[in-house]
Amino acid sequence: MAEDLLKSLNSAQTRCVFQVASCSIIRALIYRTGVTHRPDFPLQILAGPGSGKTKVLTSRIAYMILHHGMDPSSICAVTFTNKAANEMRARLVKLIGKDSVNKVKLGTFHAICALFLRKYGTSVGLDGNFTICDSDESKRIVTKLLKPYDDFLSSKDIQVNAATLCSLISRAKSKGETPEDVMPRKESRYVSSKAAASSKSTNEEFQRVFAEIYRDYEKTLRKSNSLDFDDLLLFGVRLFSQHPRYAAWCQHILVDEFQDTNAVQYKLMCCIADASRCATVVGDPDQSIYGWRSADITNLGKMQNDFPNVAQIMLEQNYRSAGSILAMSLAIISQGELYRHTSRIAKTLHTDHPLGPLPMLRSFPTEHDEAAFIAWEINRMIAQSGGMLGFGDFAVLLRFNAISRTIENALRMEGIPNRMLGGHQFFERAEIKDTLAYLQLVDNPHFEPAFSRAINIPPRGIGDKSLGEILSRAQKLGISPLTLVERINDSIIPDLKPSVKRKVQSFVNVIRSLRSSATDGMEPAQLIGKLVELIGYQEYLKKSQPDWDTRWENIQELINFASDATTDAPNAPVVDGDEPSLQDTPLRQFLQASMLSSAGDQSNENDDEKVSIATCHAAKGLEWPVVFVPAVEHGTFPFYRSDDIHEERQAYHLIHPSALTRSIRRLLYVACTRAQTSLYLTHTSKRKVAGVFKSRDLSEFISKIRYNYPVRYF
Ligand SMILES: Nc1ncnc2c1ncn2[C@@H]1O[C@H](COP(=O)(O)OP(=O)(O)OP(=O)(O)O)[C@@H](O)[C@H]1O
Repeated sequence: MAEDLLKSLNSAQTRCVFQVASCSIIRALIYRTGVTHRPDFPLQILAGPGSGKTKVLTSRIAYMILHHGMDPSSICAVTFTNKAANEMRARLVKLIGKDSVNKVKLGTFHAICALFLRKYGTSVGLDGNFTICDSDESKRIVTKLLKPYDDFLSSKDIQVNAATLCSLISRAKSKGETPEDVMPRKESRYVSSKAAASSKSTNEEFQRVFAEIYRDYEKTLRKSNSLDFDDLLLFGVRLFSQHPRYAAWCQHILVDEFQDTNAVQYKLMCCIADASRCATVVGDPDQSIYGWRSADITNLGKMQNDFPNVAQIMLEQNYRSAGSILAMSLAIISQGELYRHTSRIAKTLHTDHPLGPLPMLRSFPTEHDEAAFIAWEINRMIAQSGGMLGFGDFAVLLRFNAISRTIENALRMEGIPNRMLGGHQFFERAEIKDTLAYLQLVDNPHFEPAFSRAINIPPRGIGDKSLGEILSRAQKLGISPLTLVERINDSIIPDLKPSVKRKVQSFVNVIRSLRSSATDGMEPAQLIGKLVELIGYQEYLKKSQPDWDTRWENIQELINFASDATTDAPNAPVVDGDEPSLQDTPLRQFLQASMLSSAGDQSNENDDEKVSIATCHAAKGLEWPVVFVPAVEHGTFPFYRSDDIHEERQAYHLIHPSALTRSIRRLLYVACTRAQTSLYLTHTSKRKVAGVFKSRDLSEFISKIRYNYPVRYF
């Protein structure tokens, strides 16, 4: 067997595994060490941008299987997004074949937890048919819970919205803090506004409200038999730590983008690696940009304590960018002060690519001039490239979404096709959520957010008031709202006033018909077809939505997704002596795949022919020949004003300003290192903020280095 494996290593696969592009033997050896380091020892690979991290990871997995004869089902590979998991899967198929790849536990931390919790969740008090509650649904729940506090909060001059509370809850969960833990005792640590910061007692009032909402949010989730994204990780940790036999299959865990793992994810990695103590992590501390999601850059140091004999290697060859882009990016990242907990790991970057055109830094009077220049320059470069460049080769990377409006306008005026990456995601679209809500209810009758959404779509005359009465009556009776309306429909429970019986009849019939089809084994794709027909969804869209045809196409796309999701689903191993708590149904697999589908997972045809506009966060892991980074100014890079309303920035307020500055410096570094051949940084001397023009200075990240490094300045 081992010989066979070695033989196959001598084939074309060997070349892939050991392929090194650099002519330098030393670099080749370092790369090779990353791949061939003994699989029974832990390893940290610190790799700069564009150094081929995915390639090293996939090659290492292939090497473990082909050379060391490891069982593919004993390997766990964790990626940051589903898109990255699919990319890794596709590359691995070429190296080790589809059958082996299907055995590898490959996916995001969330997907891996969901896989095991479905089967063995009862061991940690879960019902296996839980529904995954996405961030939009979490926000709806919190919005409802926040309402009763409105008067109290405004009387204390505390301004807080559901999005901020969701961020706070998520932060607390990612640190393992329960509602009781965040109840105020002595000194409050949670600050919501300037007014709150100025008064300790107001602070405590706010924290109490936060703790109560957090507690009620948890209750709502449990009652709805649902888990939010943070719960998936927390229950995963509980499952693997309390019942190590569920992780005993794991001989080696490999984690990509390790710099962006948070404390719970790190714990999860440790639990899964508990039996073998073998983990390979790949990451770049300089690209850690998710501090606001509680990513913990100190995990690298923790791993050195927790995994004895961990080796560390650095990949410093950059295969992506021209020399001058790398030089400038390095200058940005290495000028900074020391990191709070550890000093920056001295890591350099080099490339065999030529120096290329110098990065360009341009200043404009206003953002309109800046946007017009970007549009003009894109057209100019395409015209001059003689067909070498297309719109898809350009990206405009923004510090935050609000800047995009002016840029989009300018591109539109020049007739430049563009797309917003990570904007309104496919699974966040109303028509998709409507459809999923019905199917979620069929799978889990307790899931209240789905009930609240589906009951009046298409309109059945059940407004907010009637819905409120249904929900509160169901709560009093201790049953789900769906059960309540079914019983009212069947005259088991008396009707409400004004009567809802007639109004809910068609709804109950639809749910029952879908339920019976699902029980008979109807595939999700057919279930969706049946649903939209039963509720006359196309007619409803035609009547209510001007862009009904696009929305209807999205439903067709969902049907396509449904047919793929069920055939590709991986499986959790059967643990000896343990009966899985619940068999996965195709419907459940499909719903799970939909809920865990993350930003950038879906792409449309023709996307390659459009200029990409993206936040720097959404650009992580991507690359383009030409990159523009506008608004490189103080007030954007870095940014820490308190009067902005963007959710992400609100979350940033919870972080210490110097940590924030470092995090945003890394963000600019990530943006610059997305460029392959040309990089443009632009800034304006005035920018409109909340309707008022404010003067702007060049970002300190650039002003400090611009005379020492090669930059074209106009
Ligand atoms: N060994 C190699 N030889 C030649 N090109 C390579 C090699 N490895 C990777 N590349 C190319 O370099 C580019 C960067 O690779 P990749 O995106 O995997 O890097 P990365 O380490 O994930 O970068 P980042 O962290 O910045 O997202 C890609 O275009 C890839 O095809």
